[in-house]
Amino acid sequence: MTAEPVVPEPAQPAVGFGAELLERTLAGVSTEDWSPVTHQTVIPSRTARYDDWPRWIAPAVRAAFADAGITRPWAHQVRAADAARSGDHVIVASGTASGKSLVYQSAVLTELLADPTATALYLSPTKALGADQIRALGRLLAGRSDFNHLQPCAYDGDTDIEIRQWARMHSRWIFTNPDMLHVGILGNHQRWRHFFRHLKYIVIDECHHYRGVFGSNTAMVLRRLLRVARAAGGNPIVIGASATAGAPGAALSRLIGEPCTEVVEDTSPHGERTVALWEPGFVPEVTGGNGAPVRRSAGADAARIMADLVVEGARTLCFVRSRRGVEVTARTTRQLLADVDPDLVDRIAAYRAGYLADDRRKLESDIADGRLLGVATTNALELGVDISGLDAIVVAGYPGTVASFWQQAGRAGRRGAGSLVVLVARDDPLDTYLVHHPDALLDKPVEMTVTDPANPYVLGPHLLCAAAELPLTESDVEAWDAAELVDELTAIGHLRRRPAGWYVAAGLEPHADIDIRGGIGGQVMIVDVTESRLLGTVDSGRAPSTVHAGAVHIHQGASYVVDELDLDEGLALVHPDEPDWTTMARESTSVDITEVVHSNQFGAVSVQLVAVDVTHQVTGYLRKSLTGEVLDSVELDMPPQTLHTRAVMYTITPEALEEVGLTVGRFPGALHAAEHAAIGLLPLVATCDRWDIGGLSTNVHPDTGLPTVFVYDGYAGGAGFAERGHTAFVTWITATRDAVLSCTCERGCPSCVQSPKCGNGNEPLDKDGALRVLTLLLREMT
Ligand SMILES: Nc1ncnc2c1ncn2[C@@H]1O[C@H](COP(=O)(O)OP(=O)(O)OP(=O)(O)O)[C@@H](O)[C@H]1O
Repeated sequence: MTAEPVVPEPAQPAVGFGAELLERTLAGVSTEDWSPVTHQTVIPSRTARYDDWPRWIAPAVRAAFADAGITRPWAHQVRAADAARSGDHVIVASGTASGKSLVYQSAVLTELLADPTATALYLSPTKALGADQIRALGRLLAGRSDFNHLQPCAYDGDTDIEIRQWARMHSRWIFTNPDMLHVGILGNHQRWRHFFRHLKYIVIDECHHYRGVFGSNTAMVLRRLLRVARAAGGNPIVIGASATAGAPGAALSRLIGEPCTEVVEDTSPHGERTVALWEPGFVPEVTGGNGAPVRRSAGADAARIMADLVVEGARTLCFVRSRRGVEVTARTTRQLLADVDPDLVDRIAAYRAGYLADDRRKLESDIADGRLLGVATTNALELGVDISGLDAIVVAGYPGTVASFWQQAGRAGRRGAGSLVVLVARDDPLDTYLVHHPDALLDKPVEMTVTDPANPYVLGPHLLCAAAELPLTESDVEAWDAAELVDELTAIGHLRRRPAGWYVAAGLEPHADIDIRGGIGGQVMIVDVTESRLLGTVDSGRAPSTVHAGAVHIHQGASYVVDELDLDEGLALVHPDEPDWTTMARESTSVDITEVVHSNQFGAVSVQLVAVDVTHQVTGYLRKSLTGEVLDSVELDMPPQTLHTRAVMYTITPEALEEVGLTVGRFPGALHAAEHAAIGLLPLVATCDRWDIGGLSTNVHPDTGLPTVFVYDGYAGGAGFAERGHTAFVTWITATRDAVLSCTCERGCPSCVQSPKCGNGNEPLDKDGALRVLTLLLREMT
């Protein structure tokens, strides 16, 4: 097959449309000498490169594509589908809407037609994406009797029990997620024997989403899946799909533990895209903690931008970082529109995980058919949900990875028309850095995902599950590099050695003990006591700081106050209330070093990777007015929680600190501020966000006897983030120093050294001291 020369696409209907939208949004906001836009660029449109259909694709499959308007495949689709067909594990890593579905649909559907016993498994990180892919498949196959016997079916937490049973017996293409695959399918794999024996393809969609502890857990689930399928007589090929990512082949290989081919070129067309970086202005005459100037929040500016865009008739998605931020942004947009055009108020909605399944499905179809014009969403809508025809994307707060940013941005302009993408910076060091260093965002290759399946806290529980599924053999143990851990588990009686291999001890039910998403022990249900209604859930590790008694909780635009948190029962009881304040937990934290993994001395500075025990206790909370002023502080009596994890740390001698002009009295503020800024910038070198990591700084740490700063992974056993910080220490600290240095505030603000999740209410902080600490570190190390 020969790839054709470039075929020009039809003329773009709306060149300059994105820039026009931006101009209208700026009208009334910017003045002659000030604009919130720090950078603006146009990504030109790209034309498609086509190839011929491979001969092996079944005519019925080709006909289905043709009816869907796909007359010829793009070149990268053919390359990837050919690789899978020839028996290689393959990953296709290309932009949003570059037709990755066609790659696996062509291979899977052809195989399911050719072999009436063949089966396939599709895996996505979210239920919403799985549901969307089934709908897309349904549309593709509608009215085609050739495919009647496929019965594609979802098998996830939203699937009714009777349908699950039916799916297991009749469906030849199951759509699930790693959580359900782990507990519902592998945990009952004997019932799935027939399915596994005939399993031909495993599709892993949105591979770049499997990072950190979730990625490491998924990697172990996938290795268990391949092992169980092969033991049943199957020999599945893995087809991965990912947003453009650094080294995707290596990433998929790490996920499945086997080599694979990568296809990274993108030959699909896209329309012109205007990208703007936006830094909200200061709120006049308002000061925050320590007298710092206060910027308008990213959510407030994003709501204003979305309202302006919707008034212009632009279909807009606004990505917001937190579930709570989504609710607030949707509500603010509605309020703004109520004054301008009340008819538009009902065309705005919020979308996020944690809603009940039916509500989510309804919202998805309302967005797809344009009934909704503006939607604030968490990244639950970032992944693959095929929503087309959007004119504008507002990203409120850098989403933490370059891959996510482009994935969100790629939702715009799917119809080939011009479109607008606006990144609104949050008042935070990383966001501020990026809107002033656009090349670090717009010209940067996408990060490698960080996963660490060898983390003993991840691997150990999966070894028990694997042994419960089938006895563990010597070769399994070798392949997973688990000899030491297997010995430990055997010594404590969790595994038993028999001639056929290792078995799990009687009475253990290891599947129930793993939370694939990395929480430390399940979910807390949030219940409205006035109606006995389940509103949603929150990870129990985060519950003490988010749904403690007195906390304000927002759901679907409505506000609630928590009456009681019962961690033993996994229940947070709330009632509807609209107080004029928000709440922020205060915590005390201590860190004990349990093992030094790496240590390097550079003059007065040591930099180390260490295993630590971090003990947290929520001691109370601050109530803050809606403008950010602290109203009062309330005490709480909550149990301490200990996390065994990894940290990157540094120590500095007191003499060196004094030599750069810091008196002993300034050490705490300087180290604390340097720690906050460094936490804010770690996502630049590791694929995490600041909520995945924590920190502690101290004048004298009992284990080192020196001024010490720790930045630790917020997950048991570590997730690989601290390790990345250790490896890329100089790059990380250089960016941190630059961010603090270039911030125009006088004494520290949220754009540089204040932290939104500081358990000490951002006290004490010494910005100038932090600069001295960071400069000293770099001086000693370079
Ligand atoms: N060769 C092609 N020619 C024309 N249109 C195509 C072709 N291949 C796919 N499409 C269309 O492009 C759109 C996007 O395809 P698809 O959803 O598979 O992209 P994707 O890469 O999986 O996107 P995402 O990043 O959202 O996962 C669909 O509407 C699909 O019908």
